[in-house]
Amino acid sequence: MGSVNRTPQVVTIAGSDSGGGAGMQADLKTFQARHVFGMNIVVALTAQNTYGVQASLPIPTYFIDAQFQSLDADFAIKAAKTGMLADSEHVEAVVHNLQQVDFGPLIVDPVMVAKGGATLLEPEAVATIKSKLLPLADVVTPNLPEAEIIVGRPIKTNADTITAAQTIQQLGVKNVIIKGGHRSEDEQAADYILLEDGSSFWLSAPRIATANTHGTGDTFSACIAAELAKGQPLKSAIVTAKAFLQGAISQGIFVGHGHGPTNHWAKLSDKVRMSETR
Ligand SMILES: Nc1ncnc2c1ncn2[C@@H]1O[C@H](COP(=O)(O)OP(=O)(O)O)[C@@H](O)[C@H]1O
Ligand SMILES: Cc1ncc(COP(=O)(O)OP(=O)(O)O)c(N)n1
Repeated sequence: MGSVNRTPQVVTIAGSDSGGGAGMQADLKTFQARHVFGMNIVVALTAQNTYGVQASLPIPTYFIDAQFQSLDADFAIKAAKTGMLADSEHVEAVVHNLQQVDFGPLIVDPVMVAKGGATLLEPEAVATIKSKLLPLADVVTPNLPEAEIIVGRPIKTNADTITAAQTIQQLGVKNVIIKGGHRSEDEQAADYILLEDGSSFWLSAPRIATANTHGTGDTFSACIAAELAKGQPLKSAIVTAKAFLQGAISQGIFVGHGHGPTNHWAKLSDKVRMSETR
């Protein structure tokens, strides 16, 4: 059945957001919007809405194994991303399974704490992510607080961001993107990208004044995975992801009563700028 596997196929290995704005739901909506076939391996369930996370439940690890085996037995997966991984036991289970399969380039979004403050990764699991998951990853996409936890020091300036990206790359991950969404005092939402060949650049777009940023990190990393699965080079996949996200935030939809989600139907924004320095 030679024609069966021509559609780019991508998997998210992540937590479920019952509210549909973040987690694997944001990933799957992104995959659909970017015209790739999306699949999911559930690591944890959350009871969540735009107010925050009310409860979470990691699933038994034998069932993570079962999901990996089901997908590996049938699909030709061309890229994978991770999101909420809950705790060290679940990170270990995902690492073990990733070592058994070839799902293409791996994007690790090291999700730790939801914007509302709920823990999505037990602190003890950070060491497991650093030592076991990052060496398998092609790209890691920490936000600023996550990058600070990974490197173990504050990141206040652009110079701190650059040094932190270099420190993270030394953990064994090829390409590092430190997202600047949390630097709310900046007029631009600027992300720093350090590539495998040592080149680097900043990717900026005007910061949008909105409460609707639920799931931004998930959507960004999912879009990179989708574009890589379609065969785009990494640098252009990252630029497309930034343009997709800028569109998704700026052309907002309004559901729920708290921090709402972004709009995965939005058009790509033309407001993204690349520069060597800031
Ligand atoms: N208010 C905003 N306006 C424009 N871009 C934003 C805004 N908030 C976040 N971003 C962008 O969204 C992406 C995700 O970043 P961030 O929100 O920091 O991730 P996370 O959801 O993991 O905390 C980055 O490209 C960041 O620059
Ligand atoms: C199940 C689940 N996974 C990840 C997140 C985090 O989403 P993120 O885009 O990093 O930020 P917030 O949506 O929390 O603002 C989540 N909330 N739930």
